[in-house]
Amino acid sequence: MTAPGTEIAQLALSHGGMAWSQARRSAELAALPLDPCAVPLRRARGLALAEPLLAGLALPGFDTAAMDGYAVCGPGPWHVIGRALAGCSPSVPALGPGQAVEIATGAQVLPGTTAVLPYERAQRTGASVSGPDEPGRHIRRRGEECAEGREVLSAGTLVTPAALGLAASVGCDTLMVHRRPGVALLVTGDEVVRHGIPPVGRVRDALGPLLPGLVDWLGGIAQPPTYLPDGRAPLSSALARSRGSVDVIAVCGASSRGPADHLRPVLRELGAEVLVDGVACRPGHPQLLARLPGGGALVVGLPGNPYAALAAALTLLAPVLGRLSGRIPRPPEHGVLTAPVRRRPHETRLLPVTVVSGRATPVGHDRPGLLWGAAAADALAVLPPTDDAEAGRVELLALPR
Ligand SMILES: Nc1nc2c(c(=O)[nH]1)N[C@H]1C(S)=C(S)[C@@H](COP(=O)(O)OP(=O)(O)OC[C@H]3O[C@@H](n4cnc5c(N)ncnc54)[C@H](O)[C@@H]3O)O[C@H]1N2
Ligand code: MOO
Repeated sequence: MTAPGTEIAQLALSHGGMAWSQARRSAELAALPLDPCAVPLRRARGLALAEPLLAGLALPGFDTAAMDGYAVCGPGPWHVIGRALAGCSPSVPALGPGQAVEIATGAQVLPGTTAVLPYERAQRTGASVSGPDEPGRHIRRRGEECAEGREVLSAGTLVTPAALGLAASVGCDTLMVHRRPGVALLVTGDEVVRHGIPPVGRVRDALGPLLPGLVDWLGGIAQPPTYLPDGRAPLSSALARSRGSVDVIAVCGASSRGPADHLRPVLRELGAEVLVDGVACRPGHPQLLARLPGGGALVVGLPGNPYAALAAALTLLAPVLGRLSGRIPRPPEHGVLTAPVRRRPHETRLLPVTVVSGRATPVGHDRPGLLWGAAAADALAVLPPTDDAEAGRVELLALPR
């Protein structure tokens, strides 16, 4: 595992911020997976396994019937001597040649059973049953699907509902997982209004509603947003307050170079190490990543413009939270743009697209202050810098549904 910071130092800064792909890599390297802890299955969904999941028992755990019908011994016809139901002791201990019991799917097959004959293929007359003789048919043998001790999921796998069911099937009550990184959300700006129609000169907060769900989807757990007026002192004390209680602090707004944009000066005052100072992408170029002193929390600076903030969160916050929460990074997804799109000569463009069968169609409405396009999109297409308008294959960043 690379120590945080070592490779970052080798990553070059380009004019107008770090290249987009380097910025993502830097964000990934800035974090290490949080310590493992054991949690009960009911609380493990959405967390990443900190160690491989091993089968605590063979599957199936005993020789069992795969169909409802008759457990038979040898060639027919057979004399029906009893019943075997799932979870119950059978009414006879074993089968001898020419004998059968009625059996339910999931019941343990008796010693001597050579096949299970489904009802649909059986002819029953009184206590006699006949049908095809198919040795081994419809018996699931102990361990044939999974041997005891076998690794069924690797470390880093996201615990999905199916993974929880699998864990229970192999006898687990708790899982070793990485805890979710805690994220403080600091929403800055005197102009930001939290309810209703804002008066002229003010703007309705879009990021307080957007970020908790995004953080959850990215593997973190967000604290309720804290709203801060513009000014160095409120931001500085909010960062100082949050640093001990969370792993990541996302600051919304104040990321640019204006008179009310205090994030960079405050981080300097606090002695933070700036790891990414602007990214060569549109929207979202003023974003930043820093580490508070003393191995403290990571700070992700998101632009105030809401679509720019979303694009920045997928650029820097996503890899940070993915790494802290111990998730295995997924290989990038790709799609083919349905029409040529104008690119930018020195900056990666992040464009909202709908994706159908791998075909990516721009949805428009993608100005930095507007979330309309992103809200209608399935993904953001990543368009690397070039002078031309191009169609073709592009990387896609999925958006949370
Ligand atoms: N001289 C320069 N000015 C700006 C540059 C630049 O490079 N040089 N970059 C522009 C870009 S690009 C962006 S993005 C913004 C980033 O600004 P800040 O992060 O400092 O954010 P603010 O100035 O506070 O706000 C920008 C914009 O977004 C609105 N806003 C802020 N917070 C929210 C919120 N929670 N919900 C909805 N809307 C919000 C705010 O009212 C502004 O309209 O800087 C450019 N300027
Ligand atoms: O790049 Mo800004 O982040 O476009 O709005």
